[in-house]
Amino acid sequence: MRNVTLILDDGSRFHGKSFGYEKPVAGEVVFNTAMTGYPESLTDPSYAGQLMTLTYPLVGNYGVPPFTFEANGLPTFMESEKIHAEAIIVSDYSEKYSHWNAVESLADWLKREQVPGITGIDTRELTKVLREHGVMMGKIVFDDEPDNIPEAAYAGVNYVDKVSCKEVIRYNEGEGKKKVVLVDCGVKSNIIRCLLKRDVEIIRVPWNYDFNSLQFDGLFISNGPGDPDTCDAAVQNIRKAMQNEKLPIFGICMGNQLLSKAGGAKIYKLKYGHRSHNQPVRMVGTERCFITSQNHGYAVDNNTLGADWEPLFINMNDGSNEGIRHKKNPWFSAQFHPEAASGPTDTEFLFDEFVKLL
Ligand SMILES: NC(=O)CC[C@H](N)C(=O)O
Repeated sequence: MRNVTLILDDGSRFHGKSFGYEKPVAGEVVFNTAMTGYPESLTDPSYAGQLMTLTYPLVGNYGVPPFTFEANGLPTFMESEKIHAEAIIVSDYSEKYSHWNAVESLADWLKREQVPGITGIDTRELTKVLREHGVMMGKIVFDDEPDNIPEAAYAGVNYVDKVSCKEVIRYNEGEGKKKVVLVDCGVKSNIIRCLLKRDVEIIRVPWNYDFNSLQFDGLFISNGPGDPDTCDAAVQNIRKAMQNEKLPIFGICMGNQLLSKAGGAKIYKLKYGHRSHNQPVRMVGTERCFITSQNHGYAVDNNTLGADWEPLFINMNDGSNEGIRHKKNPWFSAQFHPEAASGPTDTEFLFDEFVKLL
């Protein structure tokens, strides 16, 4: 195992060992406090451009499931067709794995997909640094090589364009009861599975595709990586769709941010984001609290929601926006992940709410 150093933009250094693919890499260093779910998180397109730190210390002990695909083209166990995170940073990589569904080790998977993984890092200390300072750019360099890796950029880069589908993909064609246009900003497979389970036909379109001339019953806006302010083409198309006040619209994560922007609201960057399985959100106007799975670095500014909109969910830790709804029209969205994968499934009912509106 070669020695590596993680260098943060503020000069902090963390020394560890490489267990994945051996290449230097740079990106935004973020932390995720979930105890499980590395196959789902690594393949979540929303992690593009990021070095994913896991605070749970023991990682790799349940291996990696097979990368098989269903007849409709969706991966059976993963959230997309490949790893999207730039690297994974762990405290104690477990070389041995055991799980009924595992076919290989995390190290072998990372090597095959050419993604670095580093172990021996005090990820709790690293997380304290990120919590104090806020997320930072950083790089992983090999101690026996010159450090000549170019700086990476994150803010202002359109990562959605890198991960969105390039052409229209149809699911359940001619079979579902209702048709949903899904704007693919980097959609997780389980969102598509959750919709297909509810008997809808899906027309999955690239993030900047003008879908308004298609025939459909509802609009869904997906999760996706990076800065929502780089996705104006999607916002314009959503605005056009909103001319039909009866059209049901539902968005998740990036979808919450883009729907908010289409409604005139502003987005800001959180200090260190929400990435975990245990984020409590309260449904506004009720005493109901849900434990949710989250992965986002930006948030909607509640104070900028137009008069026709209101917050739908509020984060109980920091009071930030976790969803919006329109006061009259069937338009709503969640900042968290009702499809889970991984994490708690308590809010999957939001898909039922959307499908009922179609
Ligand atoms: N998972 C997502 O859709 C994340 C949305 C956006 N990229 C953010 O970090 O806030």
